Amino acid sequence: MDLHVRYEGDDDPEKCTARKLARFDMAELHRTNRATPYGLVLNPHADTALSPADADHSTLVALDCSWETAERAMFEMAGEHRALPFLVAANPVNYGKPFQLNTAEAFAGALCILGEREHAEDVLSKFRWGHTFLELNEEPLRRYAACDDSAEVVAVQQEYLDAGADE
Ligand SMILES: C[S@@+](CC[C@H](N)C(=O)[O-])C[C@H]1O[C@@H](n2cnc3c(N)ncnc32)[C@H](O)[C@@H]1O
Repeated sequence: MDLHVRYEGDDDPEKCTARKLARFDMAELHRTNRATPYGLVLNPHADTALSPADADHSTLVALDCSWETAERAMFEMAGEHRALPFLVAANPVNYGKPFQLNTAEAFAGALCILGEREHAEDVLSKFRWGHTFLELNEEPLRRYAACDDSAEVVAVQQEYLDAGADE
């Protein structure tokens, strides 16, 4: 799976995970929507959850911008837009927050769901908190990756949301 980033550049460049992945030639940055290739777009506002049924794509796209500007209207890239199901951030900025992953975590979570676990581990190996992301999300990632389609992923996700509501 090729990793591409629509790079907005409005977040702290020192902490930007997309820039780091690009430095290691693990992702390509694009400054405009036109330049961004068509593919599976990781969009937290999308109506459809990512599932193993999307594994026929070869291009994964994230939008790297700050969470302050990551509104629905920002995700204008052409492609098949997918939301990641319930997963918890492990990075120091948003540790423990569900759904609000940084770009490297979003790529890694997506790759696991799409059956590319080794590629996910490679991505996370560049970050000192990377292994924690897999530890925190081990069970949901395994269960999502075993689903057939988006509806099944949403049903599994609901179990985690219900468990959280009971706490
Ligand atoms: C808002 S940016 C923040 C990036 C941060 N500045 C960094 O250095 O990684 C994170 C991107 O990861 C993807 N992403 C994060 N959480 C997601 C989710 N729950 N569903 C789909 N995509 C998600 C989206 O492409 C989103 O725009």
